[in-house]
Amino acid sequence: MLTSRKYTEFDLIGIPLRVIPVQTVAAVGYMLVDALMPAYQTLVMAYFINTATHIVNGRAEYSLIYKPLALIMGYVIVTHLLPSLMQLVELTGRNRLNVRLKREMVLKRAQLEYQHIENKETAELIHRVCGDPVGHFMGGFNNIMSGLNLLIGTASLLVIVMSSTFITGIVIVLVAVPLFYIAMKTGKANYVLGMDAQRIRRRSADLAHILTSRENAEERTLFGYSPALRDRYDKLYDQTYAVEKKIQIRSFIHLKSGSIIALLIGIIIVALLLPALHLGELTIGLYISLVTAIFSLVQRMSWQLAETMQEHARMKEYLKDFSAFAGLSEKMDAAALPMEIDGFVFQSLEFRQVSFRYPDTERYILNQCSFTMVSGKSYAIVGENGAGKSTLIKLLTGMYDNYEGEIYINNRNLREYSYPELKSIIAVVFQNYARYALTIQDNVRLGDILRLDEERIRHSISKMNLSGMVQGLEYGLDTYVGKIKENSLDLSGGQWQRLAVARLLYSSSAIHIMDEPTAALDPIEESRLYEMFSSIRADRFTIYITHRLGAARISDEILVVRNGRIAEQGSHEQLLEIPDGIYGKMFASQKSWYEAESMVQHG
Ligand SMILES: Nc1ncnc2c1ncn2[C@@H]1O[C@H](COP(=O)(O)OP(=O)(O)OP(=O)(O)O)[C@@H](O)[C@H]1O
Repeated sequence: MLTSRKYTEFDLIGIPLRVIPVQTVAAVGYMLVDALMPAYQTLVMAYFINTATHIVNGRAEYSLIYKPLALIMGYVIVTHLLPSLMQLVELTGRNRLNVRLKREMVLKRAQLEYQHIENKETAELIHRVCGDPVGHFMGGFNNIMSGLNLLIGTASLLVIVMSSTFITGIVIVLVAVPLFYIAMKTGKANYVLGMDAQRIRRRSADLAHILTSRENAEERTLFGYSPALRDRYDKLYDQTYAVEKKIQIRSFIHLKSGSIIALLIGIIIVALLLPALHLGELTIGLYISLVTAIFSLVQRMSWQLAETMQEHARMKEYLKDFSAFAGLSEKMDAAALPMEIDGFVFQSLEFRQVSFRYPDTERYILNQCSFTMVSGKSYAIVGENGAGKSTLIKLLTGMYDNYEGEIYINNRNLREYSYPELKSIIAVVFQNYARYALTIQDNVRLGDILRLDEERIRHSISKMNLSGMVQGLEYGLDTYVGKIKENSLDLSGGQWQRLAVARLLYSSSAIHIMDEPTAALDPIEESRLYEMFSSIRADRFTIYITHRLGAARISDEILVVRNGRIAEQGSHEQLLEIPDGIYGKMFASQKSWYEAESMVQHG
């Protein structure tokens, strides 16, 4: 259903028709019946009034009133029963459409190229489009239906007027055209203002989140920033209020002026129809019911047209966004499971003259970057903030492939590896590793989704020194972690990090990468982690990205990233020997920091 193409208003009907055909046909049928109701009511009322007049004048039998009465009853039943019935039908349809649209959109999101997730504009686009797709599609569909309803309702009344007095029909059309134009303009203008209000509202919602969320509670108390932010929040709130007030005043003026125009049109029509009544072209019954129907129709037009046009403008914007979302480039097999590869043994990894800049940016983050890593050794990549360390990993894991130069794993070009292959070869704990609000077991298990091995899960947990914590829990490994569930366990930063590393241990990938794996760990836990990784070095190739040079020190080789390339490479001792070397300086500054710290501690 979700293909890369331009989506138009036709899709607002086409997509529901395909996904929920019964409900869609029922809604169209109901719209037609409802649209013809004013004309039906007019004719039936005319019939009733004329019959009643004849009876009163003694020109007809009493029994003749039953037929028009029955027809009026029919009208009342239909107009009262059908809407409630349709609400039920819409509800079932909405649920099915929701499930289908969400499923398609989740799939699309999973297949997107990684750059769209990181890019601010596309990330916002995704957020806008995926927020409430069914609300937009159903809203758009209903809006088309109510527009058509108004159009058919008006046309059918005009047919009745014109069949008696043609000229009056023409005059009504002429008067309705400018009214339609004004409504269209007001609708669009309101939409633009509404967008402004929405932008401001989003900013104030972000601030409200900072001011109220659980995760910011500690810093909020410590830094005491609430009053300052509250001022900003209040200002934004005032701005939103001002824009919304403007919209309301505008709508009010429009509504009132629309009602006055409607009243004038009504009076004109009454006047225009009088000669026809006088000449006998119109019966008194038809005259009265026509005037009533036209009054209510013009009245309805005066507010509904503007609303319909406003919704239409909103829908067009959404469809533009939706088309852009559907057209976002996908990565082949992005959503595929890791491939089962038997017997892959890591031998070497090589970056050869790799240059890279992020899409739509000018600056090269990696610039002719070359290095080689071989099995049997452990490596640390160090460098200042923003040097490009994490970027190296993004290229290696296939998240970006628009780089220049070549990358080889086991002397095979990275571009020849399929994405599922790479997923199975490389496992990463990212700097901003995920904190899954799932059970402890599931948090670990996600590291190797192809296999469920409880014994290995327990082993990984114990390697990360989490067994003690698990044993003390009522539900053990099945305990939920995070803040979402009422009885779930809220972990500390270090415990979360250890859980993320346990996930990595559980994975059976041959290459393990840890981006700042110890940032949240205490020194004892940190050195224990490195010891543990040294002991499993034989069957796993491990790369650490770290700022803690104490940790880099225990790696066999250290690569120092600067200006987009490897500025120094060698063992800790070799790098310290480089006169005026970058690593040497970094280590010296950290060493003195450690020394200062230990002096303070020892008094
Ligand atoms: N998606 C992106 N789009 C544009 N620029 C980006 C993107 N991601 C990162 N950058 C930029 O690339 C540069 C390198 O970032 P990277 O995360 O690789 O650095 P790092 O060495 O890992 O830094 P740190 O030690 O702070 O984690 C930074 O200047 C960053 O602003």
